[in-house]
Amino acid sequence: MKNTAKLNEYVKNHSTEEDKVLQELDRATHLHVLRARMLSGHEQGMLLYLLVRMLKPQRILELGTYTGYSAISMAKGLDDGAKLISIDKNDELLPFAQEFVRKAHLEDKIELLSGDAKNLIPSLNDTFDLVFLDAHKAEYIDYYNLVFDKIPSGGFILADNVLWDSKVLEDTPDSDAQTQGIIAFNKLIKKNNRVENLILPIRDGINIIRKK
Ligand SMILES: C[S@@+](CC[C@H](N)C(=O)[O-])C[C@H]1O[C@@H](n2cnc3c(N)ncnc32)[C@H](O)[C@@H]1O
Repeated sequence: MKNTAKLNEYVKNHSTEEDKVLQELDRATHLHVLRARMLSGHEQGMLLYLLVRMLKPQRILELGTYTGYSAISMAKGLDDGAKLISIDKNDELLPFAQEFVRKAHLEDKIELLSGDAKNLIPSLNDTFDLVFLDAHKAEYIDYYNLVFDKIPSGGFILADNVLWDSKVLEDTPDSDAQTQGIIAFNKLIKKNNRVENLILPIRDGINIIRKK
């Protein structure tokens, strides 16, 4: 695309500004937490928020809370009475994420669970209209298989980082486990006729998957 930098600036200047609490969360994550580039950020957070406003899910499941940016972005869009459960296995991040959930006044909408998603998902009794996959890339197929029966027909999975810094183009036997995991996941979705999907090339790629 021509003028990519200018167009990105134009898009930014003609889209809704980042919420103040999310701005503070982004800054605090970059100052105090390792691997801050994992945070979704404004463009993706806004997309998640708007998708929640469109789809009006009653229950959202997020795998990979990190410092809470995507959880807060999605929960901001939920109707009264609707809820989001977010799981992360790094319990050191829990107090940090919890503080920002409080600052965003979303304690009644967000439940943060600490533990390995692969162990916790089977114990969740709810069904989920929307599932956001954003934990370990080598485990996407495991998460997908564990959540599939908990999603009603017409429900959605959003899988983040499915272009994996363009490494999906390097489909070689010695690519690392996360790259192989993403490549295998995208192939599985493409050939699974129980879903329909589109990979949106926003940020690191989001696979939008609808269960038929
Ligand atoms: C990319 S970050 C999530 C970013 C977050 N969704 C955001 O937008 O700010 C991935 C997170 O997944 C967590 N994680 C990795 N494997 C996991 C697993 N098996 N179960 C639960 N959490 C896991 C990591 O601890 C890390 O915090």
